[in-house]
Amino acid sequence: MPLNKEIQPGDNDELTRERLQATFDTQQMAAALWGSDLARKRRELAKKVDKLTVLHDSKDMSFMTREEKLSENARKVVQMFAHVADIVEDPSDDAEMFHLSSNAIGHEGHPFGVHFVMFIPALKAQADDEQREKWLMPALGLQLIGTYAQTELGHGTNLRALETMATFDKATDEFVIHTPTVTALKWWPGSLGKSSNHAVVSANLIIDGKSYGHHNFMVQIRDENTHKPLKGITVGDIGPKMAYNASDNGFLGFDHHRIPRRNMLMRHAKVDKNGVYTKPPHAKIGYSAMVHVRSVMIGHQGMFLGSASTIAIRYSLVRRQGEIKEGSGEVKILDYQTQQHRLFPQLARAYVFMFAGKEVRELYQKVLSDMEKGETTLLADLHALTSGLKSVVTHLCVAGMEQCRMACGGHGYSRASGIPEIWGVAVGGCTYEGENMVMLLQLARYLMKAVKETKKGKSLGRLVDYLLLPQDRHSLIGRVPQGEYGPHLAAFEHIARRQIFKVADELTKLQDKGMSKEIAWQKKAVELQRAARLHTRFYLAACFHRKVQSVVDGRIREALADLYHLHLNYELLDMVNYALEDAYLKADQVDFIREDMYRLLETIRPNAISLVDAFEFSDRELRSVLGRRDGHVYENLYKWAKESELNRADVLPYFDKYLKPMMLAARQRSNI
Ligand SMILES: CCCCC/C=C\C/C=C\C/C=C\C/C=C\C/C=C\CCC(=O)SCCNC(=O)CCNC(=O)[C@H](O)C(C)(C)COP(=O)(O)OP(=O)(O)OC[C@H]1O[C@@H](n2cnc3c(N)ncnc32)[C@H](O)[C@@H]1OP(=O)(O)O
Ligand SMILES: Cc1cc2nc3c(=O)[nH]c(=O)nc-3n(C[C@H](O)[C@H](O)[C@H](O)COP(=O)(O)OP(=O)(O)OC[C@H]3O[C@@H](n4cnc5c(N)ncnc54)[C@H](O)[C@@H]3O)c2cc1C
Repeated sequence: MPLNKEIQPGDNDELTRERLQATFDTQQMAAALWGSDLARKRRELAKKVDKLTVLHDSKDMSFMTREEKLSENARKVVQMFAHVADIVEDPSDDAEMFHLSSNAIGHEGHPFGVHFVMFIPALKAQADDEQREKWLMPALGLQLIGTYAQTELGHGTNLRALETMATFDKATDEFVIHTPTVTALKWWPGSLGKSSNHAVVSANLIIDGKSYGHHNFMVQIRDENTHKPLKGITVGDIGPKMAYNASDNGFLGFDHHRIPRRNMLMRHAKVDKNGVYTKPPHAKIGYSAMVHVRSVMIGHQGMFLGSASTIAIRYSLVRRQGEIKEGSGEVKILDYQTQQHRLFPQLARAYVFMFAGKEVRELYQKVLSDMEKGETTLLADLHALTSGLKSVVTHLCVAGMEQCRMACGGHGYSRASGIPEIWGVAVGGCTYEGENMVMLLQLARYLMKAVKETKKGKSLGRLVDYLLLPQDRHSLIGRVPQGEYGPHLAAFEHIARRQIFKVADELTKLQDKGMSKEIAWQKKAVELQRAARLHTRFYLAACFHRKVQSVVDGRIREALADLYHLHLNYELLDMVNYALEDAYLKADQVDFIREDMYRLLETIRPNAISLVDAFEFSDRELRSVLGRRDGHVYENLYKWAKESELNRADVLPYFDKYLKPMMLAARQRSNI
């Protein structure tokens, strides 16, 4: 019985031979990646989507206009909900729904994108019981379409500078929502432009002339039947973007638009009919929808990188180019060491990002249930962790996907590869839900507070316990038997701790010289974001370690350990300058790490296809000609190209309109 369950009759023989080399069972590896229950659900839902032709793309999205894309995905999302009970086991399970949507719709967006990822989470966390009854139930029942309208044309990061106003009118028991300037226009919210009829809107709460900062309000923006904007509301699409063009990200303005007082989300902060304001238990509790998205992004980004790795690795086993030994025939491009070095570390990252995504979701669920009881102690830890992971993971994902694209040569540049679209969606993640640099600085704030606690002999939280441990002066890498690579992990810890304390000391020195805290922070901001990155990379490596240790099946653990060890070597080399600065690592140890990394590339090579097959992306979900499971790439590339709208006629009108007259005139001139 082959251990790679992807083998099927009619497959490209090259890939079958590769798959027969697997040292582990791919379905068991899929269970380690997704969790066994979700892996099974993904497999089953993919089969059902395959059979339901109403959920299939009517043509490749690459050949569609934006309006066609919006219409196509609106059609598919409606069909998806119509059949949801037959396809998934639990429609209230976000993870299962995400995978259904990934198979049936893809990642270019659809009218319910922000509805499920932010609008509903905002209502769940911030609406009181009566408000949940009024909006959450209809939202879950698809009676309305919502978005999350926070960012403005003038401000996205600095939420304290948002200009939209919600002024309380005691006489009518209403809020007056108003956009005072062009920069106050809401700008960017997903599905706002043409699809949504409701929005959770962030606006400054003003009572009796006093501002209480921005709060969230439920605003109906379009008529439920005609879909026309309501009086006092201007709304539209912001235009085409790098990618994600089946989403109508929009703008929104209010001209003294009135809403009932009870449309402010009042689970935590409240305003009564006399205009008396009650503070929330935590100042940032209203930011919970953002924390939610940051927490789901980690695993999703891992999945995007997993998709790109699958495409590039499968293609690298079909593509032959050049000879290693003269006269012995062209080799598969994955047999080049450079190709392995380009791709396997990306594969390892995809794995660890998915593991980290699972851990962070568990912490989010805990914080959410604590918040339900008014308990907010872990919110700061969660904010710090999600801020760092969101930034590091999105950044490494897009860098990794770019390697995957280049590893596919010219065909990687074609949209047929599928990589440009996933890359375009993933790179948006560096910006949305908190610009990466800004979020790293949020984590840095937490780390600097942690240093202060450490100096008192205390720990700020579990994530920074390691700051209490003493620094070793020299690494043991290559000096003791490798075992479970303990000295490698210790090096991540050492590098992070050293940078965190170094920048904390530098800040103190600047302040001791009389510099204000804020200016000192600016002088050290680049070093601070480095500290945040290093802390997060240590967290990721430690997370990989926890995962490998938790696996019971010996073959799975061994294959995962190879990836983990590769990850440790590759990432350490990527940040080796930090370990050389204080001579923690010596030159011979760096060589040792390199040689071990090259050894691991060779060890991983026979399992490469099975490691990507274990993601179990269906061809429908992958939407890639290069990454096809059966490996029949060339004939399908040709078929795909023939679908191009430019091939609808042998001669297109622009030839007769522009080129032909120009050439005729040129010929005539040369005949004169
Ligand atoms: C059909 C079915 C499908 C089902 C689908 C299921 C899933 C799908 C999932 C995903 C889909 C995939 C792709 C999605 C595609 C598109 C994207 C979707 C959504 C994107 C939406 C957005 O972008 S919404 C807008 C997001 N905006 C931001 O993130 C703004 C960033 N800015 C901020 O967060 C803040 O302004 C700030 C944190 C930078 C600063 O805030 P400020 O209030 O000024 O606070 P400070 O003074 O700096 O700090 C004070 C203090 O507060 C702490 N703090 C800050 N934030 C938080 C927080 N969130 N929680 C806890 N604590 C916080 C901060 O650390 C300080 O603490 P100390 O004083 O102790 O240091
Ligand atoms: C695809 C996509 C979907 C989106 N969806 C939504 C949505 O559904 N709802 C919504 O409300 N918004 C949405 N947004 C908006 C998004 O959340 C913001 O664009 C994002 O938070 C960044 O804010 P900004 O655009 O104001 O960037 P800016 O803050 O202007 O950033 C520009 C540069 O300034 C730097 N910078 C800014 N502040 C600081 C600082 N304090 N310290 C150091 N550097 C700083 C940044 O690092 C960056 O380099 C979406 C954006 C995108 C791209």
